[in-house]
Amino acid sequence: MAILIQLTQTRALSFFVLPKQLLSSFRRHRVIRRSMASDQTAADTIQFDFLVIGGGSGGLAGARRAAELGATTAVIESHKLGGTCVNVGCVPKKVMWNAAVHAEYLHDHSDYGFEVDNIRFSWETLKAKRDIYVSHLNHIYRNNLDKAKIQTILGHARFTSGPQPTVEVNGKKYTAPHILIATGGQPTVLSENEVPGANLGITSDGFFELESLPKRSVIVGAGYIAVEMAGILSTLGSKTSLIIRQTGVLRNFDSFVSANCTKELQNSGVDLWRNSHVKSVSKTDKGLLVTLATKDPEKKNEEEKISTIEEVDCLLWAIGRQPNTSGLNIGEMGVTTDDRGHIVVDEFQNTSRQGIYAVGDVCGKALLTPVAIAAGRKLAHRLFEGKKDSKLDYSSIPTVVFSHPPIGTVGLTEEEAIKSRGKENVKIYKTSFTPMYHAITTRKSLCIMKLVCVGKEETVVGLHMQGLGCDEMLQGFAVAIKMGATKSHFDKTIAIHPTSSEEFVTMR
Ligand SMILES: Cc1cc2nc3c(=O)[nH]c(=O)nc-3n(C[C@H](O)[C@H](O)[C@H](O)COP(=O)(O)OP(=O)(O)OC[C@H]3O[C@@H](n4cnc5c(N)ncnc54)[C@H](O)[C@@H]3O)c2cc1C
Ligand SMILES: NC(=O)c1ccc[n+]([C@@H]2O[C@H](COP(=O)([O-])OP(=O)(O)OC[C@H]3O[C@@H](n4cnc5c(N)ncnc54)[C@H](OP(=O)(O)O)[C@@H]3O)[C@@H](O)[C@H]2O)c1
Ligand SMILES: N[C@@H](CCC(=O)N[C@@H](CS)C(=O)NCC(=O)O)C(=O)O
Repeated sequence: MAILIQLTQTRALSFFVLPKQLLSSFRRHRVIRRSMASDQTAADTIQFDFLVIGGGSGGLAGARRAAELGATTAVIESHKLGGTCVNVGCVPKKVMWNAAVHAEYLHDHSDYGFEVDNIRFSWETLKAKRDIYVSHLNHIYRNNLDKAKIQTILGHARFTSGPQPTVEVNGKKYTAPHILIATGGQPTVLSENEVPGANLGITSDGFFELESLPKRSVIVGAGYIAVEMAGILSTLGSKTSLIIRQTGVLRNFDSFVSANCTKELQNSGVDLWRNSHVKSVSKTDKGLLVTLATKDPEKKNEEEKISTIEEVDCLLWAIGRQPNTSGLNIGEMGVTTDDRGHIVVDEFQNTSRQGIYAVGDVCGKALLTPVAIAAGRKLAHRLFEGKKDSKLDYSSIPTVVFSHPPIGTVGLTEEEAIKSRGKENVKIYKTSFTPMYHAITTRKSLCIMKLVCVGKEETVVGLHMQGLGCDEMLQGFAVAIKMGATKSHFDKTIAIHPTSSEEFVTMR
């Protein structure tokens, strides 16, 4: 006999069959869970096996896996289930990026023989449909918790003082032998002292509230969010300026990618201000007036050049994120944080206080949804399945920047490989070409690819690319790299023609 469990996921409904031997343990756990979750201790503190603070990617994934393994579990969420990714991150961003890709391809329609006169774009329609999709996901996540018999507690969690770690939400107290902090982060904002008028700007959270396409946008920052949002706004038709402190964007990426992405932003019409920072922002009757200072650090004796950008209707700060730790009262619990407020954890996600763990953005390492999810699940297996070695391997994490065209990268950059292995042990293969998609289009974009190999075997330790389709190309290569693929494995693989990815297996 077998039971069919239905898991509602965001992209598809997936089914799996639970074998007979697991079925009895599954039923037993459900019964224990119901009785324990309703238990109140003498001190009126509600007791669980696992208490999760934060219903975002890491918290939800950890809670669901723990519940599957039989733990009585509760998730505390102060805002919206799904966290950053679902509400103000990956999901609505990808919808906007998809829209921008449509806009890009419109330029190529006539080259491919399509008449495309009188095409109109409605930001309002796009936003309305995107918001409906996001609320649908909020409901799915709530249903998933209910189905897994995980208690959802809505409200802001705060640790109370006392010997036993206890969390207070709306005047009620909750405790567990295992408490997970997965409270994520929020956009960094500058103070009025740092930049007068800074609060006239918005952050990525505000981007998702925009009711219409800004005519004139200014974005400050040089990381993932600045690059993605500059690309989306510019491609959809907003005149966009990007203000960066140094000479290129994505400086932590391989220099090949960083340089190419900086060039592609300019090619696609983004007005790039290098070596610049915002001095002040003020309101005029025509919008915002952004005052900038520019100074080339190489020219030490030159004065700062002051410029202004006028009639700005969207100033967006994308200068990093900070952890949501300040309201938790974790200092009193003996949970150590670093100088930026991130929770310090060991490789098993243990904090400095026994029984309290942390995963995801709040730890400040690899701020990506799949990382938070994987860390939450690994922890659940360690705590509730007795897998004492269960921990996340943070090496070779693949990541995509949804720029135009997209970037895919995994493993060591050339610079990191040389630093750690020595120049003589590093071999680089690289290529750049115009993808065949552009064979008959007036608009062009480049595809660049690099393999970073080390040692006599030429083990591939890094793979970096930017070009059409690179977003969907990366995952498979990341598997190969995790398996220890060498350049000769790449060479032995027959190419798929005509694609861009075939260039990775024919590089010389
Ligand atoms: C604009 C943008 C685009 C992004 N795009 C991508 C992408 O394409 N791919 C990718 O992999 N990653 C992307 N990310 C990063 C990704 O969203 C995060 O890495 C991920 O959401 C982190 O998950 P988390 O569980 O650590 O935190 P979160 O998802 O932020 O969840 C934390 C939750 O805790 C709640 N909370 C906080 N404090 C408390 C409290 N005291 N009590 C109760 N609840 C509390 C919050 O309300 C929130 O719901 C993007 C991020 C942004 C901002
Ligand atoms: N596609 C994805 O997976 C995706 C998408 C979005 C976000 N995310 C995640 O979310 C994280 C946060 O994104 P983010 O773009 O906010 O941060 P980020 O990637 O860390 O980049 C922020 C950049 O802004 C610049 N900066 C910092 N302070 C500044 C200041 N005061 N003035 C001007 N520029 C300043 C810095 O670049 P310089 O030092 O070069 O000036 C810094 O690297 C990312 O690191 C990523 O992990 C992922
Ligand atoms: N494919 C993913 C699930 C999809 C996903 O990443 N969903 C995001 C939000 S759209 C998330 O935060 N999921 C938390 C969860 O699935 O528990 C997985 O099973 O690991």
